[in-house]
Amino acid sequence: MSTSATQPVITSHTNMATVKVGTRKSALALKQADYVVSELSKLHPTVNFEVKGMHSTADKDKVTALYKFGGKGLWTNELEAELTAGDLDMIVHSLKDMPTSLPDGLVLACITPREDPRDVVVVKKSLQDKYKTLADLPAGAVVGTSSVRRMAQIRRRYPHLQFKDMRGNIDTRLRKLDAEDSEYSVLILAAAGLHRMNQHQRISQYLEGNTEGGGMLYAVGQGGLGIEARANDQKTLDLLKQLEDPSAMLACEAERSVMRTLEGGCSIPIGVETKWLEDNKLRLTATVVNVEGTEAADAEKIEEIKSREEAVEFGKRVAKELTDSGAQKILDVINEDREANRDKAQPFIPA
Ligand SMILES: NCc1[nH]cc(CCC(=O)O)c1CC(=O)O
Repeated sequence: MSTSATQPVITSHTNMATVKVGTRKSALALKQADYVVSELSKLHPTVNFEVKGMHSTADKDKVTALYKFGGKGLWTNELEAELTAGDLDMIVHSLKDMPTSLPDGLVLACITPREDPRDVVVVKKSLQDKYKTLADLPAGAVVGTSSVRRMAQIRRRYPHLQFKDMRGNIDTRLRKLDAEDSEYSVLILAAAGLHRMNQHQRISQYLEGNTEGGGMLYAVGQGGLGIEARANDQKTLDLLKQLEDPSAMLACEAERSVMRTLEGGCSIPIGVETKWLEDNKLRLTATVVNVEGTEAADAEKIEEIKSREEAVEFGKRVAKELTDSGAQKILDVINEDREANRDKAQPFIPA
């Protein structure tokens, strides 16, 4: 076909080479990247996007307990090296797996609309008629989770339950739960992952701040997607700008600020819950619990939040309230344990 005068005007993005989108190689990560690419393609129909899945440190080592890696960059290091080198143009992350401080030259360019941020209970298939909620479980029932945040918060409210590490992708975890000889009664997972993987029907209880017993708060950024790009790559930053969800961004920036201020990685037991009230007021509830579930610090604040800067300052004030009510002591103990285990990659055996 020959070119004619009636062809659309070529915009600057039309000249862009293929935009390379990196992500982890799990089914969930690839699904999330596909979602981002399909939304970006609607906004920028002439741009060509290509998804590249990569295995992360945590994907390769499924033995070492997550919290013993020290948290920082666990899911993101190798992808970030490629982004910095220009082999990728953006990375789609589960926001909760993104460290709160990024390497020099990289930025959190966009937070997309957030999925349900809550944790949920999934009951082993053969026990579904017997148990629906955590309160239904008998003493000694085994809860599968490898998240110290989930374990600590549940221990605090349900001290009669037992915990056992559970790693792997969502499908693997569900398979291990349901296996005839499995010792698990339930799993705790993020609603977001199950929703995205079309496994809604497995959810038997949503956990939140006012769940019976209270205080079941989610991970910072849970349910959100964070897109990382190079700070000096204005073209990509412009592409991403239209995809941002301002209310999700402000809530998540406030949550991330609490975590950053407490200097915790993604694997320390900070739970949060954010809710938008009337008149741009954001309520942020946060908790830090020790691994045994015997000590906790709680905080809650409501403030009017209209900008990223205000969200960050708000998060710092909530962190201060946590520290004032005993969070630092709890975090110090966890950090000492991590220090002591720095060179020992050992399986996680819950106390
Ligand atoms: N830690 C692993 C992880 N990272 C992101 C999700 C999915 C939930 C989300 O997008 O926040 C999960 C699984 C889970 O916690 O159940």
